[in-house]
Formats: sequence, C-alpha cells, structure tokens
Amino acid sequence: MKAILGRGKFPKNSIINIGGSKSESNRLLILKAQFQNITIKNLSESDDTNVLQQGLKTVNGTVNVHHAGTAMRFLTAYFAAKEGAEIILTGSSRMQERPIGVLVDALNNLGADIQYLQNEGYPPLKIKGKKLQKRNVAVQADISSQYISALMLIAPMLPNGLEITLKGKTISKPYIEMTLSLLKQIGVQANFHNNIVSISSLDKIEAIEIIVESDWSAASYFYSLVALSEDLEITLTSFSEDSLQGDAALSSIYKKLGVQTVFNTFDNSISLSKKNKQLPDSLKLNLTNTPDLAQTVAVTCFGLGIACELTGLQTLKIKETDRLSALQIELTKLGAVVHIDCASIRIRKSTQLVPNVIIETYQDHRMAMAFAPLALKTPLRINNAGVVSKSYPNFWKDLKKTGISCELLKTTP
Ligand SMILES: O=C(O)C1=C[C@@H](OP(=O)(O)O)[C@@H](O)[C@H](O)C1
Ligand SMILES: C=C(OP(=O)(O)O)C(=O)O
Repeated sequence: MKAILGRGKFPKNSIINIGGSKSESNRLLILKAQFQNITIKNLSESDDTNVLQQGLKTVNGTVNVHHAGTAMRFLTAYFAAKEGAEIILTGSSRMQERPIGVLVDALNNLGADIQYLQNEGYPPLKIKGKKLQKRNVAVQADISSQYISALMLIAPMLPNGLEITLKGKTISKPYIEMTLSLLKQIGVQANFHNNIVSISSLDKIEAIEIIVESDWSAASYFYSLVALSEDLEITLTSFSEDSLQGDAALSSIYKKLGVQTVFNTFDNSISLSKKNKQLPDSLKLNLTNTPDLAQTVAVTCFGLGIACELTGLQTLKIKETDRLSALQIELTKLGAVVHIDCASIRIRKSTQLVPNVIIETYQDHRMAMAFAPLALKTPLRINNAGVVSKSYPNFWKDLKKTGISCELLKTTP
C-alpha cells in the first residue's frame, strides 16, 4: 500500500484517540499471564501487542512474533521460566538479525534451556521451560533495555525472585523504570538502585484494574505536525503529565520547537498548539532515554529548516531497520545534507524541500509515520504505508482527521 499525502482542509481542532501504549500493554500481558486477576483497559491494538497475546496462548509449538522486539524478548524469558513449555520462537527475517544473545546468556546462566536454531546470538530459538532457581545474574545494559525488562517481568514467578546487576552504560532507562513501576503497581516488591535491580518472588496479588495510558511515541507524529504547521491545534486523549513512558519528554522537547502542551486534568487529554514562532537556529539533543523519538525529531527539524544534532543513538541500528542510515537516505532525497556516525545524526540547516519525493519505509513503522507530517510542507508519497500497524494501525485514519489529505493506494506485489 502506498500513501499519497498533501495538504487538505484543516479543522480548527481535531481530537484523536491514539490508543494504549504498546510498551505498557506488552508488559501488562506478561504480568497477566502470571496473575490472572489483572484487568487491562485501553490495551494497544498494535500488531506487536496482538502477536504477544497470541504467543502467550501457546504451550507447545511455534510462535512467530514477526517484527515485534518486545514480544521476542519478553516471550523468550517467559517461556524459559514456564515449566512444561516447549516452544520454537521465531520472527521476521529482520528479527533474525536483531541480537538476543545477552538475554539468552542471562537466562541460561539462571538455569534455562534455550538453544539457537540457526545463528548463535539470534532468533529463532528453541526453548524448554524450566524452574529457574538461581537469584543473581549480571547483564550488559548498553545494547537493549528490553533484555532487562524481560528478566524483570518474569522475576515474580521465579522461586527466589531475581537480582540483576546492570553492566556498562544503561540505555533506554525509562523503559526499565516503566517495568519497575508496573511491577510495584500490582504489588510486587521491586527496586532499582545504582546498577542493581532486585525483585521478589510473589504467588498471588490482589485483583487490580490498570488503564493503559495512550502511546507517547505515537503522539510524537502529532507534535511534529503542530510544529510544522502555522496554527494547527490537536487534542490527544488518555494522556497524563504523570506518565510511565519516557517519551512523555516530548512536551519539553517540542516546547523548544514552538509547540505548547496543555495537560487537561479534567478529562486526561493533552492539547497541542503552536505558540512560539521564534525558533532556534539549531537543536542539540541526547536521546539515549528516548530512542523512538529520533526519527520524528530529525524530520521536524529538517522541515522547520533548523539544524540539528541528535546523539546517544547507538541502538538505532538494531531496531526495525538501521534507522540512522534509513534517515540519511530518505532525508537526502528531500534535499537535506545529513551526516551520520554510529551513534548520532547531524542535519544541516536547509531551506529547500524537494517536492513529490517517494519515501521508502524499510519495514519500519516509524519511518512512515515520522515522514508523514512533512506533507504540510510539500506533497509526498510513502511506500509500504501498511507498516504503521506494527504500533499504530489507525495512523492514516487519524492523520486525515488533522486535515492532511491522504490517499491510500493498493499496490500489486
Ligand atoms: O521496552 C520497551 O517497550 C521498548 C524499549 C526500547 O528498546 P531498547 O531498549 O532496545 O532501546 C524502545 O526502543 C522500544 O520501542 C520499546
Ligand atoms: C524499536 C521499536 O520496537 P521493538 O524494538 O519492540 O521492535 C519501536 O517501536 O520503535
């Protein structure tokens, strides 16, 4: 499917319900598999959440998580600790290039039985579930925080709980804190101090209902739209100032780009509007804590003609695609001058924007969604637009509500 985008008719204010955070949803599903008396409201409708939910129904057989990193990592730990499970866990060809050795080593050190079926360090995996008796494990924390969250999420089901020592510089730390908060919220004793995470074992919890907050990473595309507009106003429902998601940092990041966020406590929504039209010449940010915002911020800065330097991005090359290189190729087509190295991207201040460019998405939902707001500045096309369903199946429908014209064309394979 191809998306043909341009300017349409802009309503005064559009109200959008993005849907539940996929990160919170996928953690809560793993916890619910251990404690049935958790009721989850506003669960994400993303592909990544659906594959995890389906996977959890399997005890014996093959589970394919496609492109879902959290599902791959969380299910590896879950099945490894689930006595009686015999699972082949696999994913898309890209998933088979995304490393998982750090997590598999940690679990095998705890007594698990996980084997590689093809390349050492990568899915597919053969997992035989066992009782994991050991309590202590050390894990490299500078590759993906998902390995640590995966271990934390199964800790309550281990007879002795778990103490995880984080080695190296911890990246994507807010995601570890999100896992910790959710564990505490359901009544598990958990703490994270210096570089040690410790979590107690627990058999039962009190019944609890948890409402998943909407997805802040997905909100970034609407921040970008408002920033690139003259006067768009957009209201996003089910958000709060007191968020578990690190990407809530958007409100302060986009303040620098002229977007004001009002937190409406009466109905838990946020209203975005363009306030400051005096923009800086350049923006420099370290995104170690918020890697999923990199593509959005890079594209917004380019569209606004602001030079930008984004650092702390060493993990981007092992995500859905090598995101730094994908950004460089696509922004260059639009007329940008882009420099990348292994952990950063620099984009020169630019005044030209080439029209009618066809953006490739590299099987990465965030490539499609991050480039879409540029339609406010120039007509463009986005190839393989269906990729958005990985995290945000209604993205194109919601984008239209803001006034962007969006024609979706089926393409023959
Ligand atoms: O735990 C999570 O829900 C996530 C953690 C981050 O991954 P890394 O820890 O690999 O950076 C983030 O990029 C991903 O979209 C979701
Ligand atoms: C990196 C992402 O997801 P995952 O690692 O869970 O596939 C993402 O959604 O941007």
